[in-house]
Amino acid sequence: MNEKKMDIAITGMTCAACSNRVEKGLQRMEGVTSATVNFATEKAIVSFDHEKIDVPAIQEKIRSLGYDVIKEEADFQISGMTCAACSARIEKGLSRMEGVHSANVNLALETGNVEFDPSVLQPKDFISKIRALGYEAELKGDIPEGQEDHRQVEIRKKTRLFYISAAFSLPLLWTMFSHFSFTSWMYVPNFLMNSYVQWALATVVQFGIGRMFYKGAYFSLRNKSANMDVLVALGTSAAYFYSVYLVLSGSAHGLYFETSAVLITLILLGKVFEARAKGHSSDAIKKLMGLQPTMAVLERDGVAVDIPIADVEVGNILVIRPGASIPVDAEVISGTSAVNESMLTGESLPVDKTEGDTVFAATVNANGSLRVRASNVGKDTVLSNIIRVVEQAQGSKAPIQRLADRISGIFVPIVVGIAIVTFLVWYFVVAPGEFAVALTSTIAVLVIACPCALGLATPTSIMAGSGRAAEQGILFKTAEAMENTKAIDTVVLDKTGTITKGTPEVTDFLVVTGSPREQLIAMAAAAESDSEHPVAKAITVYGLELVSELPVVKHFEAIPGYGIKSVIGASTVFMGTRKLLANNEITLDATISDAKKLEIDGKTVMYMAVSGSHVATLAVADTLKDTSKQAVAELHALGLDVIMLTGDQQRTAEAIAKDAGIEHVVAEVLPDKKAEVIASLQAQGKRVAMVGDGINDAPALAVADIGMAMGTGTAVAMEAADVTLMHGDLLGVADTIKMSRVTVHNIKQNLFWALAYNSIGIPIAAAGLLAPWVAGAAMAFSSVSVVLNALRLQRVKLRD
Ligand SMILES: Nc1ncnc2c1ncn2[C@@H]1O[C@H](COP(=O)(O)OP(=O)(O)OP(=O)(O)O)[C@@H](O)[C@H]1O
Ligand SMILES: [Cu+]
Ligand SMILES: [Mg+2]
Repeated sequence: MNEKKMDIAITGMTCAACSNRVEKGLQRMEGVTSATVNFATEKAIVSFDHEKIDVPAIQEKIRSLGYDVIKEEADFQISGMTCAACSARIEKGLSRMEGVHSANVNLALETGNVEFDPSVLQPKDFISKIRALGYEAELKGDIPEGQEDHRQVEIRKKTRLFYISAAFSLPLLWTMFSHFSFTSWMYVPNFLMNSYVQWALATVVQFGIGRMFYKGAYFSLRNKSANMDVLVALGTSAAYFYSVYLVLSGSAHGLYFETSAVLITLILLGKVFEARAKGHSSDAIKKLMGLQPTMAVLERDGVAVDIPIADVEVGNILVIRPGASIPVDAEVISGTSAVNESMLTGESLPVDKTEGDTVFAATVNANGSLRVRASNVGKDTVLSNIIRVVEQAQGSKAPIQRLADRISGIFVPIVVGIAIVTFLVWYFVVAPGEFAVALTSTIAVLVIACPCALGLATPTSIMAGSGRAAEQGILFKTAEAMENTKAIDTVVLDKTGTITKGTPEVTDFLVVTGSPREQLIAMAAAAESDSEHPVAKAITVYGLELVSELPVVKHFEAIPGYGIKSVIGASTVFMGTRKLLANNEITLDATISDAKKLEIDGKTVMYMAVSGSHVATLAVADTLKDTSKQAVAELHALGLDVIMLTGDQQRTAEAIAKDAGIEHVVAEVLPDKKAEVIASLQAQGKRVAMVGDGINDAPALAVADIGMAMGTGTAVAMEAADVTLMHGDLLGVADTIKMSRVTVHNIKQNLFWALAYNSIGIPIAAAGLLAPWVAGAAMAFSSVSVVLNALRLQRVKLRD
């Protein structure tokens, strides 16, 4: 297949209707296999057959619909980077190109992402640029499946190089025994002591294996920057060429061939360990990807046939056998069973499924058998979305990383300066004329000062942490969200659907004496049948229990924050708050307007008016989610302020808040004012997390420092949020904050050790107390220890 995937950023969309239009328009184009347009991110993700259609045609289509394409994104896989100086350099090189909006290079993931103006540039321009900088790059979408594991190839290559390097270095290491008095009794074959043999062995390592360091150093210097390759090349070359000089001038003693060879070998060993450990930091994603079964059972003409999952189409009827993994997102059409959804939500209790329920790809069916109709396949499944979000988060940059990048960018030139000073001080002051002594200290300084651990510190923690969070049903959209969640001090919770289940039931339906109660209930149910609001559903369900057929609604209008207006037959029906009636100049009937008692019980009270007179008062009750109370207590225990934010009446809200253990309530807030409440809290200096599930929460989620959406809620809320809680329960809020705290703590540990290692190591090396090979081992160890520390995040347990 010649399918290509492309992200296209679009401007000018003002609402979800716009994005729908663009989506439809793109989907109808010949050659486009799928298109999704996201209003919140202002992005279209388009898959297309690039033999049938090209990118300019797609852009032209978007423009013809009245919107503008500003920039495109391209993702690269980059290999050959050794430290943060490399990634910083590529980033700089790319962002200086004309037409580039932004460039991001991730050292740990070995990926690059560029936002650019497609009228000026093409993805292949970036590849040539990256190659010119001395690295290898591939456009991500172009990598054939199965080859994705470039990392494994890289590890194998490095391991092989290490073995070769070790084979040539070990004989040289052996000769070291003759240097020290306490090991001089050991046998060392005579020919190994021959300086020409040593020279030969060292040459293989220096130029055969060490070529990669020279190459890296060359490209780095040519681009007027310096990375770890420069340090390694300088250090090992100094030892090597000094020894060559000694041999040529006839000396067979005091050679330093083993120093250069052993250094290169040790650095390689460090790289092997580092590459392996780094490979593990994306384990969580790999695990998720591996969960989807490869085959599905399709029901065709009443016969069950096995087909590859790629052939499943939306609308196909599939059979899910007991114990099987579910292949795609689907709606149950018959059968009942329990399904384990822990891989998506982190919740370990199986969820019961019957007709009408949705099941998700990669979840596991328990005992029953289900017949389902495929609703989302391929890249559209919830699983694919989770993977995409986690990958995006892992590829983004935490603010704290910019600091580390800046430090490592200026590190190398400074270190070279320190090394020169070290040499001069030793050679002219401490041990005048002792070239060898001065040289060893200088080499040790060059090697120990390598900032490779510093560059790995942040991204490896972010990768391991966000992967672990995803396993527990917490999806961070960006590394920035992961870092910033930690600083939250106030949590604002939406009421309906967030603290409560969001599935209210009608408890009271009081009518004016003498009016036909049943008929009014039927009217109310009909009037609400077009509304998406949870209370509307409750009223419709309540009505349908009583009568089988509802009157026809001629006209329907939702009045957000107040209620609805419907036209049934010749009458206009208003249903909603006391204010709604007041706004329409309808006076309340005194016999049924005393709502106080109902509200104190935590019930939501609504008023119904038909043809201008108040005829009924009804109440619905929603119950707390089972975990809400405990969750609020946990948030308090974490030292956070908890506030309930709702459009409901003050008294009702207070009653529910009391049940949940929340002391602050902001009630009767119109949907479009929720964001203002958040902003005013921020103006008081609070760092606010908003938790919500509804469309009306989306602006507040976007304004909040951290927006958290319930995975059970609306897609709009999830798009606006920084974090999605897949499980849809409030315990996830405390978990998210804890996860952020441990991750940031882990990053700080890493940065501390990386910096401490350099700043303690340099003076020790300058003082001549560190043999160069020990410095090499220490450097390798520092990178590996940083990665291993980050991997500890994969075992973080947030609750028992
Ligand atoms: N479809 C409807 N039918 C009747 N009343 C409605 C309807 N929609 C809203 N209302 C009334 O307007 C009030 C405010 O609604 P809004 O959607 O702003 O908040 P909410 O759902 O009560 O609470 P939350 O903000 O916690 O989600 C509701 O409490 C209800 O009394
Ligand atoms: Cu290094
Ligand atoms: Mg709500």
